[in-house]
Amino acid sequence: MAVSLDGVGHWFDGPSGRTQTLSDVNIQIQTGEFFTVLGPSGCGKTTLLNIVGGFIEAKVGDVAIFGKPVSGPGPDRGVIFQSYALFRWLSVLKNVEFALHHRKLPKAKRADVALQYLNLVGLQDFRHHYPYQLSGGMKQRVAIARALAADPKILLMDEPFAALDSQMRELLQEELLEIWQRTRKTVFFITHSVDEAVFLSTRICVMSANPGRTKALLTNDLPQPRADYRARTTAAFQENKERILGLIRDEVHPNRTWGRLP
Ligand SMILES: Nc1ncnc2c1ncn2[C@@H]1O[C@H](COP(=O)(O)OP(=O)(O)OP(=O)(O)O)[C@@H](O)[C@H]1O
Repeated sequence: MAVSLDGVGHWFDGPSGRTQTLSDVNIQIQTGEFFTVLGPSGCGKTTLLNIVGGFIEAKVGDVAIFGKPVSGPGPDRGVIFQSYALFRWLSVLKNVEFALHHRKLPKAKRADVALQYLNLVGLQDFRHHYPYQLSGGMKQRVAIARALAADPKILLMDEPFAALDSQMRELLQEELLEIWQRTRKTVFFITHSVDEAVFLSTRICVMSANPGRTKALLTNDLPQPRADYRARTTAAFQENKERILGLIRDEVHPNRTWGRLP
């Protein structure tokens, strides 16, 4: 079992009281799955990813990675954030090389290996550029190359494409699927986009809001490989999307009384 969350609960204590973010979250992710957590804004998705990443601790429940309780971040988990988080003072190549530090590679080999990962995301010709010289999509590709270069067993991705325009987002989704198909890393992916979840995932956890709970766990049975835009236009894609939209809508607008004209 790559990731195991058992009865996980979490809250923040602040000056205005306690905010319960997660309650009784139960998720088991097998090695090699592309697992997506989907839920409305504020339901605790990022908090959950931070718990799996070891950046914050669950207040109750058990969190284990490959059977071992999580006690902090580790090289078995690579994280990709929405905001790219590149080192702006390092070139593209050096950003990726940085991830190789903990791998026992001779120094002379690091540039070669980093270049191979840049090749994987199509950025080998930009290796001497600095982050400020790249578009948002290119920066996110560097972040993906850097995370993969560390060779983690699990990729944790927190809305990595949310800041990109829709065409770039779809392109990177396709690239990510191809990379996943080649490397078979376990992916723990966070999004609020139903389209993104259905296109990418093998399984989807729909979260309820306030506090976030595991509302439904769904197998996404769209045929593989599907790293092609035509996969988005099939009847099966629409059916899976509709099923999830129904579940999500109940969460976002359960008893909506606001937003209606008098
Ligand atoms: N450091 C913090 N202190 C207090 N409350 C926090 C803190 N971080 C997050 N929260 C609260 O916890 C709840 C869950 O936040 P979280 O960022 O995990 O949700 P999310 O589902 O990722 O949201 P979004 O999709 O909008 O990014 C929110 O109500 C948020 O206001």
